[in-house]
This record gives sequence, C-alpha cells and structure tokens, in this order.
Amino acid sequence: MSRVRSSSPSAAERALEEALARFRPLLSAEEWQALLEELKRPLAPALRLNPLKASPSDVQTWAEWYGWRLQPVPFCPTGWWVCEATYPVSQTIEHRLGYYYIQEAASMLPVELFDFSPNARPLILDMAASPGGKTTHLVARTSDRGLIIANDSSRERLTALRLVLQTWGAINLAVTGFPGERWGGWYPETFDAVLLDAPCSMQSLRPLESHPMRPISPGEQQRLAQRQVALLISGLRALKVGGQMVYATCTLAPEENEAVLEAALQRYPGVFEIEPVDDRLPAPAPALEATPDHSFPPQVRHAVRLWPHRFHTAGFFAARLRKVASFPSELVTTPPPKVRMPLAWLKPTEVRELYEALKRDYGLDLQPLLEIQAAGLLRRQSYLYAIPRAFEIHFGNLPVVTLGLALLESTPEGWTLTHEGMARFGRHCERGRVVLPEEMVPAWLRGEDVPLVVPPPWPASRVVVVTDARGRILGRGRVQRAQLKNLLPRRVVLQRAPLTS
Ligand SMILES: C[S@@+](CC[C@H](N)C(=O)[O-])C[C@H]1O[C@@H](n2cnc3c(N)ncnc32)[C@H](O)[C@@H]1O
Repeated sequence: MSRVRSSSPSAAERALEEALARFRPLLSAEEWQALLEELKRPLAPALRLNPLKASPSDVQTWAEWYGWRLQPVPFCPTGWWVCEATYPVSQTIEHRLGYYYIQEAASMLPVELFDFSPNARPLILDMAASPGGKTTHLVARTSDRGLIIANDSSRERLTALRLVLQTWGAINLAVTGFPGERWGGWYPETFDAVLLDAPCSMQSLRPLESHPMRPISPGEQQRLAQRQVALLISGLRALKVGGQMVYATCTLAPEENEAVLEAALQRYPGVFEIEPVDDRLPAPAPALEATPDHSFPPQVRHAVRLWPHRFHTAGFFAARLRKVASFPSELVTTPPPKVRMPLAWLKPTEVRELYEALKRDYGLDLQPLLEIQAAGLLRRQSYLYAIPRAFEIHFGNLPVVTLGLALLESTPEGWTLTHEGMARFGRHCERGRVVLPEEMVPAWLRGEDVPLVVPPPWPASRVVVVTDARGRILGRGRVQRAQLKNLLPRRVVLQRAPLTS
C-alpha cells in the first residue's frame, strides 16, 4: 500500500488538517503529541495469512526468500507488518495465489473481535463486504466451515469482491448485491454473527491509496451517520438473540462511531449490549466517554478506538455487540426476493466416479476435504462448483451473484482442477505434478511456457500441478509434447518474477 498519490493533493492535505483540528479537543496534550509524532512515521504494509492454504511457518520461509523483516500485529495472530522488504509483498506468487492478503493492520481488528468456537459452523452476514478484505478474514477464522453471505450494495464493487474471494479459495460463501438495510426485515433473527464494516468518511488520519481522505461537510457526515444507524439496526434485527455483531469504521469521527452506537441504544433499549473486548488488545484503547459538548452512555466506552499512535496503525473504530433480546414485534418483516435457481447437484454415482478419477489422476482425496466444509458439488455449464449445502437450507431461492467456488472444469480428458481449485487443494495432490528446475521458475511466473526436460508419463494435454523443487505450488500447466503450456491466469502473472534464493 503506498501513500496517497491523489490528483488533488491539496484536497487530501486540507482534509487531514481539518480532521486534525476537529479531533484535537478529544485528546490530552500528551496524547496529541504522541499522535503528531506517529503521523510523521510511514505506515508499514501488513499481510494476513490464509490458513486454508498455508501456515505461520510458511510466513517465516517467505520472509527468508523475499528478504522481509516481519513484526507480528499484536491483535491478530495471523497478521504481520512487513517493516523492510527486498521484494514487495504485492509481487510474489504466494500473494497472487491467495496465500495471504495485504491489509492495513487496523483492518485486522474487527474480525478478531468475534468469538467463534472451534468447529462451529456459524451463519454470518458481512453486510458491506467489498472489496472483501474482512470477508477473507471471516473465512479464515471459521476455517471456511460456516456460511458467509458477503453482501455489498454497490454493483460496481462486486467484481472486486468476487475476485478477492475466488483468489482466497473460499467455498462456503455467497456474494449478494442488496442494500444492507433490507436484511433485517428479510431475515430477522437468522444469523449467528453479523459484520458491519460501515461506509464512512474515512477520516483515519493515515490516507492510503485504498483509503483516501477528502474534506467532509457536516451535512454529508450527518447523512453517513443516518445510514450507519439504519445499517446497524438492520444487522441487529438479522442477528439471532445471543448472536454477536461487530460494528466498525475506518474513521475517527465520533459522529460515525460512539454517536451511532448511542443512537441504536436509545432507539432500542435492552435489545443489545456493547461487550468489553480488552482481552483482544495488548493495551486498552477505549472509545470516548464524551466529546466537549456531549457525554455518551457508559457502555459505549467498551468499544475500541484505535488512534494511530496506540498500535502504529491507521485510525479505526470497532465494537462488539451482543443481542440480548428480540426487537419489538410490530417491526415489519418482508419476504426476500426470489429467483428460480434449481441447484443441479451431482448424482451420487457421478460424485463417486469423480472422486475416483481425481485419486487416479492427481492422488487427490477430495471427498474428506469437501465433507469438512459441508460442501456439495453441482454442475453449471462446463464447471463443477463446490457449494455450501447450508445455503439452500437457509436462503432457498435468494438471488446471488456467486455461490461457492468453481473447483473443477470439464476438458476433453475429463474433469481437471480449475486454477482456484489448484491454488486451494494443489498441495494435497500427490500425483500429476511437474517439478520445474529452479532456473525456469522466473520465466514460468512471468507467464511463459517452459520446455519439459524429462517428458512426463502422461498423455499430451493432461493438466498438471506445477511446483518448484521446494514443493511450492506454481499453478497449472498443460503437457504439450516437449513443453509445458503455462495456464496461469493473466492477473496472476508477475511482471518481475522474484528469485527466491
Ligand atoms: C468500508 S467499505 C467495506 C470494506 C470491506 N468490508 C473490506 O474489508 O474490504 C464499505 C462498503 O459499504 C458499501 N455500502 C455502502 N452503502 C451500503 C449499503 N447501504 N448497503 C450495503 N453496502 C453498502 C460500499 O459499497 C463499500 O463497499
């Protein structure tokens, strides 16, 4: 993540100055100095590991290969700052294959606030999910075993969301494109957990390319706050009694944080509580008790306010709410939209044949891997999708943009793993592998075909798992006489392939 290269730097600078002037009365003189000192330091990029595909020891290996100096993010066990890097974290094959996600450290906080018991299969609504950073974190924290509805009302932003989740290799999710305000009335008391990473004014004091700062008028701020309250209430309605909801923003404006929680508490007293989450942080980072002209209810202080100098992050706000009672019964519920979407599950005999073929061709035992995910296989055009079975049970014919992951594709030689299928399950393939000599790896990562030094024992046009001598997965190739055709998608190809030794 680079610093902002805005076409109007003066607007960004003005926004920062305005925000600083507004926030000055919220901090003691000592804290204010600490904040100003912090803002002089560059913000280190950070990465969050994908435990579906790799383990913390892999992160240490990458650090050696790519010359990274790492520092753990104190509130996220799968997060590390990359303080120095010979090769940028965004330019590795591991990044392109979804082994980790690059994310500002503060954004790792909200999903860490959820309490998920091991082996649970929670039903989760991510109300404002694009481009999907926190959804990937939810997938990781639930080991892709629950069912996540990744929703965003912005049609333009859904493409990025789909791509991020596809790259992450998530199976148990559906992408939808509805206003978050609708979910509470459509699906009251349905979800075990709801994340609202709310649209906000982005007054984080650390402008990034992905989070630019711009001046915000009081009117715009008020409209944002109204939308945040409506989304928060919708999310709470969609939550089961006993369920948990995290409310988060990447702004430090009290109007969009403490005041939003207060508004919901006042409107529906006794429906939810704000829980203390100090155990998730290395040091306290409480929300405001008051602004110069207003005091907030005491439990609002249980929320977390990340001033940048607390843990060297961008500014951020997050709170975990617990629903303790139902909403008043007079609130209107409406039926959700429906679309005819018959799910063409594969027949048991077809599934058995497929599993046998994958064992024979790739040494891949897919059955237990999909059973852990409680996923079924269904055919759509020339693809087989791994689909969360829970979707049909809970959401029936709700229109979706994407459901599950395209795992296999039909070829004249039979079913073969897709790129995403290979990125997710390639390490479980004991056969059907081609090991590239080290000197050919950079050309391969640049998307070039490479010669096959030793012709493999498979028929021409077989799709194989490509690895290097260390066993790291480098995508798929197609055997073509004396060469291996490169099947890396264009978006995965690296312009400048780093050497790793
Ligand atoms: C802060 S961003 C979400 C970032 C995302 N959670 C992540 O971690 O990558 C807020 C998102 O809210 C979406 N949004 C705005 N208004 C919305 C609404 N009424 N319902 C649902 N999503 C909305 C925006 O399109 C935007 O993608």
